[in-house]
Amino acid sequence: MTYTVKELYVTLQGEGAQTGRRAVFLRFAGCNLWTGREADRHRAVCTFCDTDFVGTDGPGGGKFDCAGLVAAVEAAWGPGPDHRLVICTGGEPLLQLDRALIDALHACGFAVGVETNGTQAAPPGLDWVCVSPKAAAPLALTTGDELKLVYPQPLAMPERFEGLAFEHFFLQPMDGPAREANTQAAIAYCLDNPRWRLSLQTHKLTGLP
Ligand SMILES: C[S@@+](CC[C@H](N)C(=O)[O-])C[C@H]1O[C@@H](n2cnc3c(N)ncnc32)[C@H](O)[C@@H]1O
Ligand SMILES: Nc1nc2[nH]cc(C(=O)O)c2c(=O)[nH]1
Ligand code: SF4
Ligand SMILES: [Mg+2]
Repeated sequence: MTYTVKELYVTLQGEGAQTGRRAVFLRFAGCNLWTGREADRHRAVCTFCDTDFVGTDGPGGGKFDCAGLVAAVEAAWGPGPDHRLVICTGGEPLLQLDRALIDALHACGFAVGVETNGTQAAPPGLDWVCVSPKAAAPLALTTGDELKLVYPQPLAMPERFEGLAFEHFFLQPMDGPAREANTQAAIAYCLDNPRWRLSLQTHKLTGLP
């Protein structure tokens, strides 16, 4: 299997229940809900994406086989053996992440997390699953560690998801021209509905990648 990677770097997890934790971010290229081209955004299934996931031209990006990708993740993390964490994102990581890569990362001491739109089944062995449903896309993955809903999406309001089998439920204000209003709306929802917690994209506040 050849993995197509947009970028690969160390940062702190900016979102959700693991916010602040050191991690290698492994951003796979490509997504099933948008081509990534601005010209196609208006007709995409997911229209609010904040990420460039096209190609392999980011820092640490490229085409890798399994051993090469694990070596790149290890080199990015550095020598310390403890608390190793790699977060697979994209684009849509579950279009590429497979059991062989998860097993090989585990063998090097990494816990493996994923940020997914939930349209694909997850391979076995993941240590942390964050599902972020998109209004116009059928949800295939209805269990996991955290459900992180970008808010507001009029056709995907929180009530639709709170019965699912997740440990944590987060609202993340939709970034874009209405970010401030969306943040206030998410705060108001969490104040009224204590099942839900606020997830701010803290890397955008601090300038981390
Ligand atoms: C770029 S996506 C990649 C992973 C996967 N495709 C997904 O959608 O979950 C990473 C995270 O950023 C969130 N996200 C994307 N665009 C956003 C925006 N404009 N505002 C807030 N969160 C956003 C996604 O919902 C997801 O939780
Ligand atoms: N620091 C940081 N934390 C993140 N958490 C989820 C991200 C993503 O794009 O999937 C992300 C990201 O892009 N940067
Ligand atoms: S599903 Fe994720 S990567 Fe794909 S367009 Fe939406 S936010 Fe971006
Ligand atoms: Mg991001």
